[in-house]
Amino acid sequence: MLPFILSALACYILLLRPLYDYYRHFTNARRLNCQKPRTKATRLPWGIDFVRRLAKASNQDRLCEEVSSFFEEEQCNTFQVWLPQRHKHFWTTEPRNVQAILATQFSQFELPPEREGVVKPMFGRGIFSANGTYWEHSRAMMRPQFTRQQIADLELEERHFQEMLLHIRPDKESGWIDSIDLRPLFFRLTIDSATEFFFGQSVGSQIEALSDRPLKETHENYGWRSLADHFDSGTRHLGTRARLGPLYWLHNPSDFRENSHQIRQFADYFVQEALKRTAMDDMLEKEEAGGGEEKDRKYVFLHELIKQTRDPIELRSQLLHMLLAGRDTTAGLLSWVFFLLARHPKVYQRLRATVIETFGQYDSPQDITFSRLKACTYLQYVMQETLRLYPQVPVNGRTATTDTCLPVGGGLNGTAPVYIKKGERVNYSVYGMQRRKDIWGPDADEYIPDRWASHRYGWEYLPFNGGPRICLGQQFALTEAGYVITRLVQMFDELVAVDPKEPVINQSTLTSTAKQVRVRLHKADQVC
Ligand code: HEM
Repeated sequence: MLPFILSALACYILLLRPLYDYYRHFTNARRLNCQKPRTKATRLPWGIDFVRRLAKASNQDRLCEEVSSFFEEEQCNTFQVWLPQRHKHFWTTEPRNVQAILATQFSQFELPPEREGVVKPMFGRGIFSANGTYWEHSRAMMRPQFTRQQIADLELEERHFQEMLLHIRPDKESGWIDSIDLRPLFFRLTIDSATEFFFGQSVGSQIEALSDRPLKETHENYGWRSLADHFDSGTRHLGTRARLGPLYWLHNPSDFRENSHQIRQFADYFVQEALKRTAMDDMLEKEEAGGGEEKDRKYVFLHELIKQTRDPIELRSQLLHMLLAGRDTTAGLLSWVFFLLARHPKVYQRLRATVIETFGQYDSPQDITFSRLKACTYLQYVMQETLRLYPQVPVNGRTATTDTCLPVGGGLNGTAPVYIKKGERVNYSVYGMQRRKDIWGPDADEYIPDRWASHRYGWEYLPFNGGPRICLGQQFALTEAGYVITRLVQMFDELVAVDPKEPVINQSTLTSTAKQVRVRLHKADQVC
């Protein structure tokens, strides 16, 4: 009897089940009028050469360009490729497909399951990697923290901007700085401001990086060292883990473990401090029988979050996810803005004229506020155009949670729907979509902020993602970046690339940034 049952089971698993699945998918696809998209031919079995090309390009900081070249080779905007274990991946630059997976068919797609495993050792479980009800819970908890009032603290920005200026020292006679790489300065500025905003205490990386200053006075009871370096090294390792896909666990070197430990220790310290403070407040409030007045304290994200949960692990993880989502992205935007402005002197001069007219000279700034930055049209165009050419999340993906279809990409001319089976992956290249010549015109690869005067964008422009998982920090990022751009542009009347012919290197870890931003700067005469 047993042999019979075993052979029946084997027959079902090996033959009947695949046949039944094949039939089910075939009829589903026909019912939905789906057709196959182009298939990327691979030379080696299981798409090994395709995966190898991606890995090589990623190691050489050419990932975005390589992905775009796949679309060019196939001469289409959606294709499929067979990968190991007969897994099929779809790639698309179709706005309608991206809109479907992020918005109109939101419930049928989710973040690739491995994302949680990739970031967990360093950041724990939080909004940036969660799916389903835990994501809904996280989003509901975070969203109220992004009101205009809370993200518009420009005093905080000015303090960190001033600390950044300690590294920018023009020659007293000529007013010139002959060569400076702005990129590390922006990365330090954004970790300093983000840690202050989220935890109430900046890691002080600009001061720590000054060779002629004593090490930063750290918090009275806890002295951290090189937190920004741990964060940078850790996110580089996360990039490597992310590129390994489901095999992310293979990359877990000891320095990554140390980076994770240091970052978690930093967060734990401030979470514990905040919990103690809240417990003390509760006690005082009881003693005063509810008659105590609300204390006038500066806004700290962590202190607000405590009103919603007092679980120290959840607080730590959610805050670190915020740091992950918000720090490198904003620094990347600033880096690309100055990389591009240094190669487009006319744009720089026009931006400077606009900034001076709107916000005055560096020494006597007038009313730089959240709403006035937002209303400064040319400044917004400059940022929008930068985000179009160099989005910080250039390639992204979702996994189907059910059998479904994409609206377009199938058939010979790519207009038919495409059938997607549960578990299959759809990757979308925002970088490629935002440079499509049939959408943006023949000058799509050029940096022309003025194109925004006449362009109203839809799903073809997606630097902050869209749908229910749209970036929570969009306004926060644009305010911070807009402020820093304004202050630098007020201060320097000339900005030139050290080597205008230097090739563009788009470095990707978890996010994308210019590998370096080597510029010459001239301090404006009016600035003391
Ligand atoms: C130029 C700066 C920024 C860019 C280009 C950017 C872009 C993005 C993108 C593309 C996503 C979607 C990721 C995905 O679903 O796979 C995202 C999500 C997110 N971003 Fe941003 N971001 C920026 C700054 C920030 C800042 C400053 C914060 C916080 C202060 C932030 C918080 C978040 C959060 C919490 C999510 C997850 C939202 C969710 O899944 O519900 N971002 N961002």
